[in-house]
Amino acid sequence: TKVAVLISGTGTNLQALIEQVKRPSSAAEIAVVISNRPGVQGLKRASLAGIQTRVVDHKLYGSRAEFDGTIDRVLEEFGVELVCLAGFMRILTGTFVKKWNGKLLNIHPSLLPSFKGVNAQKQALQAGVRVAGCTVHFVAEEVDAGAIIAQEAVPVLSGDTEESLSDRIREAEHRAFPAALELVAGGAVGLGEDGHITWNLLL
Ligand SMILES: Nc1nc2ccc(CNc3ccc(C(=O)NCCCC(=O)O)cc3)cc2c(=O)[nH]1
Repeated sequence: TKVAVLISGTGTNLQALIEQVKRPSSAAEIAVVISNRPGVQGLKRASLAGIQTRVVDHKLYGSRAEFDGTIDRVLEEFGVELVCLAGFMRILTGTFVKKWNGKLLNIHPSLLPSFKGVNAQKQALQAGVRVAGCTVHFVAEEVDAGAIIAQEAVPVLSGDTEESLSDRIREAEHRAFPAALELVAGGAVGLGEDGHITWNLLL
């Protein structure tokens, strides 16, 4: 399965996906890495791994629709079948999400539906929860509300700061995202017509 990874920065989750698809058992290959910002470290990670990269700089587009349309053209150019958002920080339009419905995966640093939006780890600390974690979900038009594919929990430890908790959650992300990608790329998990997760238990 041909996969595109969309990034905006360092791409630590991209690195985890690069390592995963290298394994002989993987059902996926990364055809292209697309960044909405030039010169970010994630682009260097992709190049080092021999993966083609494209920059689609959102600042150069007059509208979200034109920006998303260019992303869509790059995905079609590379024959992409699945898209992973790995720290991609632009909200995607409904038109784009509808076209790629069931083929768009995102990793979020909380146990959704808790703590949606930005600074989820800080929200968890401020809420005083004792368990935090990450969620891989299909992207829906409503932000951080898509059907859940995989989650991994981590403990919140006494003395945790936003940084120490974020580091612990990030380690979980690097396990959960590759695992979720394999489930979807291998056809074990899909998005049903009703917007719920479907499992192909015969696999
Ligand atoms: N429609 C749809 N698109 C998304 C795009 C990215 C992400 C990744 N997680 C994200 C969640 C939130 C944001 C956010 O609020 N950023 C500040 C505003 C940036 C902007 O103006 O674009 C970005 C990415 C998730 C979604 C999603 O759940 N649904």
